[in-house]
Amino acid sequence: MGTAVDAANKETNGSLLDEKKVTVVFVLGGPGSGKGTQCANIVQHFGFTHLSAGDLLRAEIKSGSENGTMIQNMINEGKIVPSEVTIKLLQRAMRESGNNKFLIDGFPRNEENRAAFEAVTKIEPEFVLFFDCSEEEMERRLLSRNQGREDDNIETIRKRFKVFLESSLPVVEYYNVKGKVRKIDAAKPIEEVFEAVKAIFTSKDEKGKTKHSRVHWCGIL
Ligand SMILES: Nc1ncnc2c1ncn2[C@@H]1O[C@H](COP(=O)(O)OP(=O)(O)OP(=O)(O)O)[C@@H](O)[C@H]1O
Ligand SMILES: Nc1ccn([C@@H]2O[C@H](COP(=O)(O)O)[C@@H](O)[C@H]2O)c(=O)n1
Ligand SMILES: [Mg+2]
Repeated sequence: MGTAVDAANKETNGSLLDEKKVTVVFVLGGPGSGKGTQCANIVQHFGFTHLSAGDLLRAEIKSGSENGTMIQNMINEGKIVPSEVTIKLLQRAMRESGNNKFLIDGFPRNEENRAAFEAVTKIEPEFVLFFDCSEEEMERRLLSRNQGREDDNIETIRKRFKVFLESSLPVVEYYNVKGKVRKIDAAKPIEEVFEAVKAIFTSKDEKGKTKHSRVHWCGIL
């Protein structure tokens, strides 16, 4: 008899993910570092499906879900929503996409996210794209983003930065130790950042799976 994790894994992978090799790239970086902007470019050039955990959570609020109020409160405080909720949304989006190549943006955001995703899906990321940018630049970008996000106010932005430093950077370091982090200087103009991103997605090393060494950090610190 299977465990609850086996059952959840079966649900995640369903027919699509059982049959095909699934490629996952985690896209991490501080709030406003440009993850969503660059993911849109990667989708155009490399045929990935972009799944932003934050976008999925915001859509869940809009859908009138029973978790909506809890998610809204967490986002307004810059806190991390329990993994179970976010992973279910990611699982569903992966299944429904019909694709087998995913950019998972803004996830895993803490150790709980990371361990739960691995336990449930058994998926290891090919690599982690890490957008490195100073807090000053990220703050400037968020305050002029103008997309109507309730968490783009200075009070919540400061809370999001704190959570990023305390909970998300340790996850990046976890993958760094495994040689999986590809760090990008995200403070440059959008086009230049994308040139660096393209170089990673087209590199022979990536295709041939040459082992990468650890990167040395880090503009944010
Ligand atoms: N390299 C860049 N230079 C200047 N502005 C940028 C750059 N990349 C993104 N931006 C702008 O900064 C803002 C934040 O970018 P984006 O939404 O892609 O960040 P994000 O990392 O997804 O943020 P969040 O974590 O809050 O979702 C947007 O207004 C975007 O147009
Ligand atoms: N794994 C995640 C990702 C996001 N959140 C919550 O959503 C907020 C916005 O995320 P963005 O990536 O769109 O900036 C974030 O501050 C968290 O409150 C989450 O809980 N778990
Ligand atoms: Mg984003």
